[in-house]
Amino acid sequence: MPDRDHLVACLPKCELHIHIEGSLEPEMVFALARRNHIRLPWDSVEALRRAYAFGSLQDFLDVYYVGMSVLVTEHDFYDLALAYLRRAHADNVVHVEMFFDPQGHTSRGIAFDTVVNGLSRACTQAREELGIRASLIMCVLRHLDEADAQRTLDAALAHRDRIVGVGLDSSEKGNPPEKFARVFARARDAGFSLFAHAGEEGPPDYVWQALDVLGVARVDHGNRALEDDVLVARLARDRVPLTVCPLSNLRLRVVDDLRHHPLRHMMEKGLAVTVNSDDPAYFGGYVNDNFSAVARALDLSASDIVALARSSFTAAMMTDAERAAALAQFEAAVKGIGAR
Ligand code: HPA
Ligand SMILES: [Zn+2]
Repeated sequence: MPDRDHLVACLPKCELHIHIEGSLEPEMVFALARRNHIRLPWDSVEALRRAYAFGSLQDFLDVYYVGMSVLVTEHDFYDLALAYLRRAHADNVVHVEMFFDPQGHTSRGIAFDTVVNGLSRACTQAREELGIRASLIMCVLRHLDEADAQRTLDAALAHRDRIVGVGLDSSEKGNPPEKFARVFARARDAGFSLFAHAGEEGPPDYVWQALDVLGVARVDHGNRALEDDVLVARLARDRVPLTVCPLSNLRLRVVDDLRHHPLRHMMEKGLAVTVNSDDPAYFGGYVNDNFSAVARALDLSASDIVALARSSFTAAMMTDAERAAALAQFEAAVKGIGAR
């Protein structure tokens, strides 16, 4: 088989679980802090990197929300998204569904429009310059209350043409999906695609709620679904994609060692698994790094790696015609590499 990392690099792929604020590299944190005259609690890039020793999701989120406070102007959001899209393009990513956290910005007095204008301008430019397709998914911060989420959805409705979906992220434990049942019902009525983080730290019941109360099209992470055989059977039967993020799981101690990562079990149980980076600037790698690290740790074969990349196209929000064209290009690339 061709060298694993080479195969990973050559395969076209979609990235379906990336928080754009989580692509904010430490150097950019400091550059934007200077540009916007913002004081940071760290005195150097190295000190900030040292803060990236997380014991849990909450440890990470505490740093993540401070990091994103340097994003102020439309230009900042544009620079952030364009830098990520260029980096993703270098990893042979051809389609991105990009999460953003508007409440992390509106709570600091930044207008919703500023965020969306900057991000969507970068998406348009990347499409024109690089051919990479990117769309925006607004996430609701689950540690905040329902009223705040409803106001955020109101703001999103004014940008219905530039936001394709609504997701759910932030502190999972104690914030079950059902807390946002009415928000997601309204989002569904407005025509948004729906997603939720579930089963990263939270119990299988949260994955059930994401499916049956919120009605999501994909589950983000979903690791703990494996604790419930009936749930696994349901996810497999309905081909509900899981957007798995190996390096995130390692850095947030969802797994203690990548060799114990459940990805292989997920595949063996017939789950529709995809590989993603989550917050690449914080977790030590972009999407290809995630593929390579988990493939090495679990000794995945070339055909496993190809299947995972193929699955990103099946799980993506595309029209049937777009998916057929993207999959045809994917299979041609596979043939060209000589892998199956
Ligand atoms: O991995 C995550 N989980 C929950 N919320 C998040 N917000 C950014 N990344 C994450
Ligand atoms: Zn995430």
